[in-house]
Amino acid sequence: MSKIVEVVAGALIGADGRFLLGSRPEGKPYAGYWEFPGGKIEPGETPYAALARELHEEMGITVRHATPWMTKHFVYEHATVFLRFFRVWAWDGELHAREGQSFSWQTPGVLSVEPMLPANGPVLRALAIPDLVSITCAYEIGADAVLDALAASTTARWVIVREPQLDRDALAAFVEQVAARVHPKGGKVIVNGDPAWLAGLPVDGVHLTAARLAEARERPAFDWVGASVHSAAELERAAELGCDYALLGHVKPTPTHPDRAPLGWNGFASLLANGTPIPVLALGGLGVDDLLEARVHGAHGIALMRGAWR
Ligand SMILES: Nc1nc2c([nH]c(=O)n2[C@H]2C[C@H](O)[C@@H](COP(=O)(O)OP(=O)(O)OP(=O)(O)O)O2)c(=O)[nH]1
Ligand SMILES: [Mg+2]
Repeated sequence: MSKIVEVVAGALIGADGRFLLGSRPEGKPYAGYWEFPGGKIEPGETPYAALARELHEEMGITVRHATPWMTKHFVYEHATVFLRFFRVWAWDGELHAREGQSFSWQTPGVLSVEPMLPANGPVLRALAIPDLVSITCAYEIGADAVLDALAASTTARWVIVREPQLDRDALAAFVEQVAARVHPKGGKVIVNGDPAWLAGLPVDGVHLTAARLAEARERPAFDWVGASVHSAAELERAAELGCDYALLGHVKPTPTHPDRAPLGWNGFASLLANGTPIPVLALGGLGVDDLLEARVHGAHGIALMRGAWR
């Protein structure tokens, strides 16, 4: 087996939510392809230090806040690489193309430049997933509380419908009502349920419970597929199946799982210690205020259940 080249790369996230790509300079493999600025980790360097050094060398900026995000193992003709992607939230200095590269700010979900380095597909897809996702709990607070909150909301929300108490017809009716409030604002509706029940409904995706994930032989045919995971092995399975994201929890105590001990942030981060090829959202007993802490521990974002409707 050839040596694995360890690489770091950073997605700068602008205040407007756009992210930065750079073009690869002449003389390097895949010259002219678009990439996230970054490069090889030097011996003895931590990934974070390598990121800060590369972004300073290539673009003249000083990284102030960056958080670990996703990883990707990829075999190129020129090298086998292990990529660690970060999101860079704050930096000092203006962008300078110190290697003669071009820069382009891009809107998540609508790429306007090409070609992209082939390893980067999952990262581009992840950028389209918001860092706050809402999970319904009409069974606890009532359908009206959920539907009224969605009607009042002005943002494009991603909503996971999770109503295990509903039979097929009642679930279908509730999904229609959720979609009528979410879709006009550009949000997405993902249903935690039997994929076979969702045919013909206005849904953007399906969310698999850990049990359905274990049984699934192939990726269900929806635009977006997610899964709930509780271990590194389940996370690996979700990635293998081709899931777009995973929810990992529960991080803090939650009435949903009174019987099981929470992971805590350190437990959460330790399950991501070997990296994750799909974005992971933290779940369980969390509120909006937990987002920064979640990112520092490797989360793409957080999934809110009760916290989404307060
Ligand atoms: N920087 C970066 N590299 C990526 C991305 N995606 C991807 O597959 N790669 C691969 C391409 C290369 O094989 C490797 C990065 O190596 P590089 O040649 O850019 O490394 P470097 O900046 O340290 O350059 P050099 O000093 O060795 O010339 O990782 C990405 O988004 N950003
Ligand atoms: Mg580079």
